[in-house]
Amino acid sequence: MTYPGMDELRTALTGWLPQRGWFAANGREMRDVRIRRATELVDRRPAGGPLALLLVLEASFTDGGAQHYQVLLGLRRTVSPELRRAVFAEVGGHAVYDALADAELVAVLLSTMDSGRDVDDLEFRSVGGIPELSEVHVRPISGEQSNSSVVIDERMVLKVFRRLQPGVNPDVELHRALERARNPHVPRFLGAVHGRLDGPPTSLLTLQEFVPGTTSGWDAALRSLAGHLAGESTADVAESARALGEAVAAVHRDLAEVFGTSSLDPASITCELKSAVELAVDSAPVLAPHAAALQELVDSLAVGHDRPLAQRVHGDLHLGQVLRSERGWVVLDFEGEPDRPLSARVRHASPWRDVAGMLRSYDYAADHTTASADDPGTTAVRRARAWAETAKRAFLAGYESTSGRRADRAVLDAFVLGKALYEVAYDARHRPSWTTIPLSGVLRLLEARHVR
Ligand SMILES: Nc1ncnc2c1ncn2[C@@H]1O[C@H](COP(=O)(O)OP(=O)(O)O)[C@@H](O)[C@H]1O
Ligand SMILES: O=P(O)(O)O[C@H]1O[C@H](CO)[C@@H](O[C@H]2O[C@H](CO)[C@@H](O)[C@H](O)[C@H]2O)[C@H](O)[C@H]1O
Repeated sequence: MTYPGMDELRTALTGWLPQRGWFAANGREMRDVRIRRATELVDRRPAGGPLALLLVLEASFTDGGAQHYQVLLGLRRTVSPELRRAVFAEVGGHAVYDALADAELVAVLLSTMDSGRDVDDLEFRSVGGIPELSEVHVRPISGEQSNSSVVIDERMVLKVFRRLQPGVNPDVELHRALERARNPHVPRFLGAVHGRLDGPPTSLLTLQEFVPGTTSGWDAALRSLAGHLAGESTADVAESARALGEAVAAVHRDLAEVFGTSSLDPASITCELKSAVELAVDSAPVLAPHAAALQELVDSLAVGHDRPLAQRVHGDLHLGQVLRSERGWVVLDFEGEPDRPLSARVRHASPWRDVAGMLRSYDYAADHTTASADDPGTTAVRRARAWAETAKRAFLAGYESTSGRRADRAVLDAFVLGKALYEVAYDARHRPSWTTIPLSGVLRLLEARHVR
């Protein structure tokens, strides 16, 4: 390797890593950071030109566990004032920064993908060729994402998977399959990069079409809610939620066709719910007085003897994962719930899990909008609840009509409760001030049980 100061670099990364928004070990005490692999990506650089390094870091924790993270670095002797903002260390006479900030290095990644070359054991591949660009312009996609994405020339999105688990990421696997099926509800899939981590090919980067002029389902929901609280009708959300239900059903149809279907052991749903109760109660002690009632609720939801249908699903469907565009709804990010192990995320699951994710998301949006209202009897809260009920009904109707499947109420209720419990644990870990939002959802489900 021609870059200097690996030890110095490791030290700099040890301080930098835990401050990243995508670092998924908040609250755990880090023991050490090791560089597990380092690949130089620019092979014929002019003297003094930039270097790009793809690193896999292993963060180990005092509790004995470890996690792997991908870091793409740029190194330059001199940096432009713009790039200077991204610099977080000076090592061996080089400024070190996140390579995604450097358009020249992003262009190198694209051309390597386009060439279909291997660099060491990294496989750079594209599907159908990458659009030619005269000048690469890169802007980051901001937000609280688990990975890092940049928009390239308003035409493509390059995503760097941050936390790595050995294996092909379902975001790549499912997106590629939906592309082959010509599904209209996903952005065009343009390519991916895989490397080896403890054996199997492991997804590192993915490239897709940038869908222009979109509004996220979450932003659209908040806007619609604001309008409804100000007195507008719920006709807009009914129409758009129905179309979203139809789109999700079309995605499920193609996934079932490509990956096949199987059936679920109904006991596994109950078992998963019981663990979700425990995890939620551990994460949010305010739930402790309700633990017994929640376990009772789980038992009462005990799903019948039929073996529910299972197939590959999105796995973490919510309003933040869908975009409203000129060509209708587009579904993103097939990675599944980021905190679950990859082995669990690639298993067949009930399609009603995705449906439940979206039903919860309409409730989540309504509760978010009225989070500061203490009294559930206020007009705002009542209107927000009515909005959520309209949206959920329309979404379910759209899903059922396109899929030709009818919801089994017990199965659906079980997944809705499971998702709300998951959200309590997720928010407690990642954004504690939001935990009250899913908590009110869980408490409402408990209350509904009592009045039935
Ligand atoms: N192909 C795309 N076209 C337009 N916007 C996109 C596209 N892909 C991602 N985005 C935007 O980036 C955000 C994050 O993308 P996502 O795939 O959900 O990342 P993460 O895995 O980090 O959660 C999305 O919510 C959306 O606003
Ligand atoms: O988008 P990610 O894959 O990172 O999903 C995780 O984070 C989401 C929050 O960003 C979280 O979603 C929850 O909050 C959303 C509003 O911010 C809401 O639309 C969802 O319904 C709610 O579940 C998601 O659960 C988590 O896995």
